[in-house]
Amino acid sequence: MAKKKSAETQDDLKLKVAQEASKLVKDEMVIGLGSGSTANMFIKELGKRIVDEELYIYGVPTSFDAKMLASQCGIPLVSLDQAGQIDLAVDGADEVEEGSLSLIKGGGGCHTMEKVIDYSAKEFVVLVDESKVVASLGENTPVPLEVLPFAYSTVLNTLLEMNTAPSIRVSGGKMGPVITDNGNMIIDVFTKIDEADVKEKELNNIVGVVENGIFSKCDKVLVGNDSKKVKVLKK
Ligand SMILES: O=C(CO)[C@H](O)[C@H](O)COP(=O)(O)O
Repeated sequence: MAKKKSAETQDDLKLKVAQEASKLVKDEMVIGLGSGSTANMFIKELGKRIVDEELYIYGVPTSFDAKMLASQCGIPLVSLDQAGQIDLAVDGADEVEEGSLSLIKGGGGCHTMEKVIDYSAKEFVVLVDESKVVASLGENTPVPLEVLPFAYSTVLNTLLEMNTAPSIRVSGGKMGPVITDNGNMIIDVFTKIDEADVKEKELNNIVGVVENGIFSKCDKVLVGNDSKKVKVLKK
């Protein structure tokens, strides 16, 4: 009797897409380095390629954590203003809508820097395991808003007027709110998302919101699942 194939863990699937994404990197490229556990695996794979193949590339990190890891992995870094054109940005996501390829990001509170870097890249590629792919965005995952601390109460009031139930993100360990790499707070909000680009603009229109975690555009999503080949979603 054929042996039943053992299911791959979520980390196996993340590693599979990270390895596949690292093959997209060519010599002399400037790469946007995403944040989160999946993007971390990509950064490590890229570090190995730099050593093995003597690749000459620069990374532009999307968070303090990405910067620290990339440095440890030997990836030369450059700031966004010095980078010029970013050739390829590779990042994770919390949810991907299968049809539109719109995303929710910001589980790690880094979505503002991620969006600036990911949107400015010539190509923006997203890495997820199959559990993140959904039919309809935002039903199970709240949208994070990065908010100026000074304005948190007015933003909360506006969100309540929009009939949502916002919550200030707190950290597990320390008392008080999570503070982003930019010194701001995060408010998470469940909200109905009919058209991602419309909702993305609507949430950014709230005075005091720096950026929200809806990404209405990306070029390609690599999905890790149990099959040998990584699934590629393109519009
Ligand atoms: O947007 C992000 C951080 O702000 C991450 O990319 C997102 O939360 C996915 O993380 P992970 O790969 O750990 O599941």
